[in-house]
Amino acid sequence: MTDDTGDPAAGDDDSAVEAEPVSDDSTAPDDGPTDVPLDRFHEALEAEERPVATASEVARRLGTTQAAARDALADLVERGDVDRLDVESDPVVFYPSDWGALASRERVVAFPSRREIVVDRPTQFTRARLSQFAYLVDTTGTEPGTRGYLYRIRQEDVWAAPFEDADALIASLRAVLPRRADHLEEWIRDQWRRAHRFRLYTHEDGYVVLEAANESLLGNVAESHLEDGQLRAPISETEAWVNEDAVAGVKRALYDAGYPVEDDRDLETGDPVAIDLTTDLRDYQETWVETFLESRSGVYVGPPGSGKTVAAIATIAAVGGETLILVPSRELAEQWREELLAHSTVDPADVGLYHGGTKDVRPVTIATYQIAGMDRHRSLFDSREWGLICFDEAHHVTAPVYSRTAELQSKHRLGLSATPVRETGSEEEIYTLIGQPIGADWDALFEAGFVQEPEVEIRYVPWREELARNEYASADGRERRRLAAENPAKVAEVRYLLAAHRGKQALVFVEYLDHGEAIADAIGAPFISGETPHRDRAELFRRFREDDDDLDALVVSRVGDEGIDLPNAELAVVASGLGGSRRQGSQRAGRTMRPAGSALVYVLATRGTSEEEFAQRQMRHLARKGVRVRETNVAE
Ligand SMILES: Nc1ncnc2c1ncn2[C@@H]1O[C@H](COP(=O)(O)OP(=O)(O)OP(=O)(O)O)[C@@H](O)[C@H]1O
Repeated sequence: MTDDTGDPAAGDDDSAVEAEPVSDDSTAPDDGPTDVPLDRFHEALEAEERPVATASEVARRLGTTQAAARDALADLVERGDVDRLDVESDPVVFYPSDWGALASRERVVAFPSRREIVVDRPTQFTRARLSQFAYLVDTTGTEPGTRGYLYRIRQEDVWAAPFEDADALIASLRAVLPRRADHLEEWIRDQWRRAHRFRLYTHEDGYVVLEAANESLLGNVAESHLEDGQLRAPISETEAWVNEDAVAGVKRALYDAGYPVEDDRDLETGDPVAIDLTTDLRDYQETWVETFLESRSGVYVGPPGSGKTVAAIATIAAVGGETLILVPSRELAEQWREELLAHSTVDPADVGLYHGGTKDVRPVTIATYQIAGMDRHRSLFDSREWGLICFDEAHHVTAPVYSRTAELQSKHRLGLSATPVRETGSEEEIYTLIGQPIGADWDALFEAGFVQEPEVEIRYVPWREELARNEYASADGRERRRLAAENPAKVAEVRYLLAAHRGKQALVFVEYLDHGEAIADAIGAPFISGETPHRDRAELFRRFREDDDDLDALVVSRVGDEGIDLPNAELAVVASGLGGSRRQGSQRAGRTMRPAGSALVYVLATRGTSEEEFAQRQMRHLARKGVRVRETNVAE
């Protein structure tokens, strides 16, 4: 799969700063060193951009005579570090005995004026560093170890960078870049300054104060961007008393003006609730929780299955106050309850569910966004002293819930999302109303084996029936899209794939009901759609999860898409539904991104239709995350 952002290295930006191919060429050619360290030989190869080099190439790159290079190479060969290859009629070439060493060397190229950094074969250390102050735009290349990574530093990345001060951030930047980039450093310092110009804190008399770094900021910036009534009265030249109801509005307005506000208010912890974690956190989960506790708000961003729910339970235990958890569906509410009981000591009697089926408010209450957004259920928010509000699948927060969240600024706020905040389209709301993203590098999670990296294959399915093909050709618009989605040849393809992976737990996703029924009939599996009663859905998901039950395939319409925890799914076939968003694409793949079992995702697209492009676009999103994507043409 190819990328679509282009390769900046091929661009015409003459401001590129690149690592010197060969470090020491300060001396004119002389007899040179006969003792060439292996590193220098690697550098020569890199400069040649070839895996092998002749003695004269090495001499040129090292600035020595050919004779000296030949001697040095002979030494390296003797030591076993380098091998030589005699090719008839060609000069002898040399290559490192340890090819792996060559493949793992990273190269960093910076484009300071674009604030972009490209890294070839980055080490985990470099990636971890970069992920603190830059965001990964794209990865190119499909084989691990040969990937190029494109990072960009945006203002919000600097604002949210987890450093004590700008110097620490700059030190980290310098550790990654091959050379100083003064202009970029200056820009970063400026952004850092902006993010530390305004602060909210709680006055000892209990009210909220907005503090500006100087008098003119409070006068010019705050007053020109804030609405009447948001500030009650000045209390000094640099401080003003903030109307309690206007906290969210003030944060949002200043964020929009380019001045994110530091929020140091005392937050409510709520009435205490006895809950301890019983599962050991992984290192990265511990970091998430610590970062959250420092800022008392934030959004855990990690791939499906990376342990966000467990980290959230740890957070609930750490805050120790009554908690309201908001989720997108009833199924997820039930699942949350089970996870809470599985990973903590919470008393089952302290956990309540609040949704269309039951309305039970307890010290830890799990409610759906739908109910929480309804006016007549407003009381949910103030019926108890909540200390923490947790927003699961935070990209799903609805407008009415957001407006209520604005009123909940005095509580700890935690969001969970598998979709990077920047792609949700509600970045400002999430940032200002919930908190800043607290993230992990996806690749690092895959590499550490915490999340199984799925293998994705797009299969282009032909039309096998003349009738269907003709119907498609004469249709238009939505109808055309539906016909491509329902290509009858896909039914046989699903059957073939399931037979090819007999014994694996399989999920088949569909968009249209008729199509779902046809596939369910063909493979003899139940079909879960919006029409399936909640009780039956829950029962089928439970049976699918049970090891000893014989239910090993489910056909699922859109309802099955979000966050349903089916850890044992080993195979996913996306039979239709390609018109959806990228998010949907990654969520479907995510259903199989689980720690256990091999993970395979097949995406079916009817050949010669717009489905081809949809499939490619959706999967490109995953490819950017470093997931391998293959393409196959199914025979006519
Ligand atoms: N620290 C841990 N130790 C052992 N198992 C863990 C740990 N953290 C998570 N898990 C297990 O990994 C699986 C996925 O975890 P979890 O449900 O928290 O992920 P998630 O990121 O919330 O997923 P989703 O985005 O799909 O909701 C679960 O089966 C969970 O029990």
